[in-house]
This record gives sequence, structure tokens and C-alpha cells, in this order.
Amino acid sequence: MGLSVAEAAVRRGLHLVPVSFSSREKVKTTIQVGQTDIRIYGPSAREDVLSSVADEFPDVIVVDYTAPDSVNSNAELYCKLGLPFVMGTTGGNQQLLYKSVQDSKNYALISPQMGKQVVAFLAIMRIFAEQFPGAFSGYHLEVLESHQASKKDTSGTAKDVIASFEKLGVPYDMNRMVKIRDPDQQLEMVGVPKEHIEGHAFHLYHLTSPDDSVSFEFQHNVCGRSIYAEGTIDAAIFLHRKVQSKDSKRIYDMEDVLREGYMR
Ligand SMILES: NC(=O)C1=CN([C@@H]2O[C@H](COP(=O)(O)OP(=O)(O)OC[C@H]3O[C@@H](n4cnc5c(N)ncnc54)[C@H](O)[C@@H]3O)[C@@H](O)[C@H]2O)C=CC1
Ligand SMILES: O=C(O)C1=N[C@H](C(=O)O)C[C@H](O)C1
Repeated sequence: MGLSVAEAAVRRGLHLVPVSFSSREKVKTTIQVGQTDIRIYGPSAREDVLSSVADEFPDVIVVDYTAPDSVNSNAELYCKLGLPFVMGTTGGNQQLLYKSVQDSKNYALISPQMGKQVVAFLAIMRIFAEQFPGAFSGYHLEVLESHQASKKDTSGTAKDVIASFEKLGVPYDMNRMVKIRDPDQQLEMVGVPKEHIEGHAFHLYHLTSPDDSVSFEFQHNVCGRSIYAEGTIDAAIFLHRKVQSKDSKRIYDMEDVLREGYMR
């Protein structure tokens, strides 16, 4: 995701700060994105480098796509240095994440789903549940999600949709979710195109009525990373505006971005 976001930033004419990070100390030291050579630093340089970035680039927005177990420590560092950030990484302790931002009075946009059309679908499901609580009482829910083999956690997006189904009256045990990470199954059973085995997010929710006479199916299938990368750039521009205007809310999500007219 890091590279896709950097490429989208260049496409959108943003200035890329020539610095990125890896979880490994020994990494290839630079990569070129557009005309910019980006220097990659290992974990031990994190605080010093970010501190210089904060001084040199006062308008910077940090984008985090790392790993669930880095979410909280990374966020704490951004908050300590007063660096506004977009957190696309899923997982971690979400309560603690929000608390770090609140306590530090930093600015952040946090969303386990940056794809704007998918965010709109999540919002519809939430509004549906608010308007018609219990509408699917007695129905049975099956959920399947398929992602690239490197994905460590369960889909944060599926968890969000399931929360709406629960309000619609369908209890669901998260342990029952079918999580597909095996490339052969993805090709044969899920129907993921071969070229997207290493970057896709397929979700299927199937509801059946108590007597099996009615069924509903919802699907959102994403190939590649561009929908998230483009949404992340919208999020970064949105957050920069909020910082500039000293907006009092300080913590935002992608629905805030869509509501301010970025849905296109
Ligand atoms: N919000 C959204 O719309 C999306 C969220 N994601 C989430 O973003 C995260 C990353 O996804 P991908 O880019 O596909 O994973 P990836 O595994 O391809 O890349 C993550 C990279 O971050 C590095 N990393 C891990 N911890 C780090 C740290 N503390 N500092 C610097 N680098 C670190 C890893 O070495 C790896 O190179 C996952 O949690 C995924 O679920 C992914 C796609 C969309
Ligand atoms: O890891 C991914 O790829 C994705 N992660 C997010 C999630 O867990 O919901 C969003 C999307 O599914 C892609």
C-alpha cells in the first residue's frame, strides 16, 4: 500500500516527502517514485528522522500502512511529535489509538477502509440498521472474505458490515467467518483474477430466512490497490485542510471525507 499511495500522491500533484520506513533495519535504501528518490529508514532511525521531517515539512501528513502490531506504537510517536496522520493500517488497540490522539490533541484520520465506494456501502448498511433495527431477525448469515496471503488479520471491513447485520437482528460468531488466504482456493473457489492474487479484497455476505425461502447476497470485490490509494490521498488533503483551519474535531473517518464532497 505504501508504494501505491506514493504513486497516487504523484499522480495527484502532491509533494512527496522523500522519506519512508521499513520494519527491517537492512533494506534497499532508496526507491524512486515519479521524480522523487525516497530514502527508506529502519526502525531505529524512526524518531530522529520523523522529528527532522516535522521541522523541515510543517505541512506534512504522515500515511501509515504497516502492520496491526505497529498501529499503537506508530500512532504514539506521531502524536508525540505532533505529526498529523492518516491511519490506514487495520487492527491494533483501536480504543488506545483514539485515546492517544485525543490526549495529545493531534489530528488524525482513521479508517480500516479507504475505498470511497466501499465506505459509502458501509454507511448505507449502518443507516439501514439504524432505520430498521431487527429487520432480519431469525435470518442466518454466512460471511466469506478473501485477501492476499500476506494479510495477517481478519478483514476490518467485514467486521464493520457484520456489526450492522447484528443490529439488523442477525447474531454472528466471528469465528465462523471463512477467511481465504490460499492462492489456489482464491483462483478456483473465489474467482479472483490471477493477476490480483497478491492484492485483492473480496467479501461475500449471504443471508437466508429461517425457512430457507428467501435469500439475500451482498458482495464487494476489489482487485488491486488503487481504490484505497486514491481514497488515502483524498483523506490526506482533507486532513491537511482541517489542520490548517484548526478544526476542533481533530479525529475523523472516511465518512467525514465523503460528506465534505470528496465522493467522486
Ligand atoms: N484502510 C484500508 O483501506 C486498507 C488497509 N490496509 C491495511 O494496511 C495494512 C498494510 O497493508 P499492506 O500494505 O497490504 O501490507 P504489506 O505487508 O504489503 O506492507 C506493509 C509493510 O509495512 C512494513 N512495516 C510493518 N511494520 C512497520 C513499522 N512499524 N514501520 C515501518 N514499516 C513497517 C512491513 O515490513 C511491510 O513492508 C494492513 O493492516 C492492511 O489490512 C490495506 C489495504 C487497504
Ligand atoms: O489488507 C487489505 O488488503 C485490506 N484491508 C482492509 C480490511 O481489513 O478491511 C481493507 C480492505 O479489505 C483491504
